[in-house]
Amino acid sequence: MPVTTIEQCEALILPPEFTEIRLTTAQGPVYRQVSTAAPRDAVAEEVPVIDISRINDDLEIRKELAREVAETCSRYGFFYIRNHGIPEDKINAAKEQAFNFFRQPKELKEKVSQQHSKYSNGWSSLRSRRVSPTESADKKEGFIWSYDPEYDPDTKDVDQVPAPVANALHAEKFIWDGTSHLPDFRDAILSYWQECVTLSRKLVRTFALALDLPESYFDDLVTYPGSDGAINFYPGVEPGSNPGATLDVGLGSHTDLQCFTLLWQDEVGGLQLLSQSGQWLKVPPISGTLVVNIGDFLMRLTNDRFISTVHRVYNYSIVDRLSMPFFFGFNFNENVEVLPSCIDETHPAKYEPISCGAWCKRRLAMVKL
Ligand SMILES: O=C(O)CCC(=O)C(=O)O
Ligand SMILES: [Fe+2]
Repeated sequence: MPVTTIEQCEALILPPEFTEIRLTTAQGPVYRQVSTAAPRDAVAEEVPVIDISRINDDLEIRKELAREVAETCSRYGFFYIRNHGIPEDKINAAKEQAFNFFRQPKELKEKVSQQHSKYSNGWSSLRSRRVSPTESADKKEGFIWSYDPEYDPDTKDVDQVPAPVANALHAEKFIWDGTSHLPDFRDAILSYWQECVTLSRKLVRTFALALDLPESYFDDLVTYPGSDGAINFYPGVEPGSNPGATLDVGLGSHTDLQCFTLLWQDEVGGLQLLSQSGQWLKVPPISGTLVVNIGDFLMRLTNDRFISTVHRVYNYSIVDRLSMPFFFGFNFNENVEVLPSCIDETHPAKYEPISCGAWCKRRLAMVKL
């Protein structure tokens, strides 16, 4: 066919505009072709805003909400939730304390370094981690903590935690002891975290409906749920510098591990998701919302019906960026098989049963390879 348009000429003379990235997954490395074009904004059909005030409404209305969730989860598994019920003042208090923590001298943060942890709880310093092996080290500081029944908003007698549950817990106290010089840090951070646990226990019921299961289907699996909280600090670029091709990634391309993530992000922006065709789409902050995205464990349980989408963060701004993700999963000790509503004669289960704890362990072991 003769070349007649500028686009066709360019297609012949320009180098391919795709590059390959390697992702770490629990199943081993996965390779994806990604566009080198500048990311564009995601449109509402791709990452919708869903009003979840209906979560407390009648069953028929809850089912309608679940249908909207199901639809978006089989596309990108990324959506915003509005009217999520977490009070603004709790978010602001946690945000303020997070900044207080990160803006301390290094020596103080080192007291709670991840290097003292058995399970990656605590502080990770700038560029100490590289989530994506084919991208730069992460230009990010983080602080992460695990589910602890002592702080469960659904009060628990910590002496009565069943042994199989207790053996699978990853909570460590040194991160709170080592931050006790910041008087309001622990309370503000955990109070936000408790809101996330409560909201997730409600949302998991919407997910059950969305998967054509009884609403209470997952209730017994979230009594001591995987509930890792984190705060992420992405320093801004130097004023006057050219944030060009050499800009370090804030958090390299990855998928989340557990069932779903609730992400609060400040107004700076920088989150991007990878579309099926390999384009980066910006997921900009929308005031009053949280971002929800599906993780690998839920994708597996749904026989790949709900999608765990690759995402990354770049902070192109001169302003520091803060985000607070919360990673929700099932009780770490509980073996879970592919959901009955996601299999039939022509679509048998693709995966063996596994517990959320074993799944996370498998993935973390891959990082060290
Ligand atoms: O900071 C963000 O916006 C995203 C964080 C994230 O993807 C993660 O911590 O897994
Ligand atoms: Fe993530």
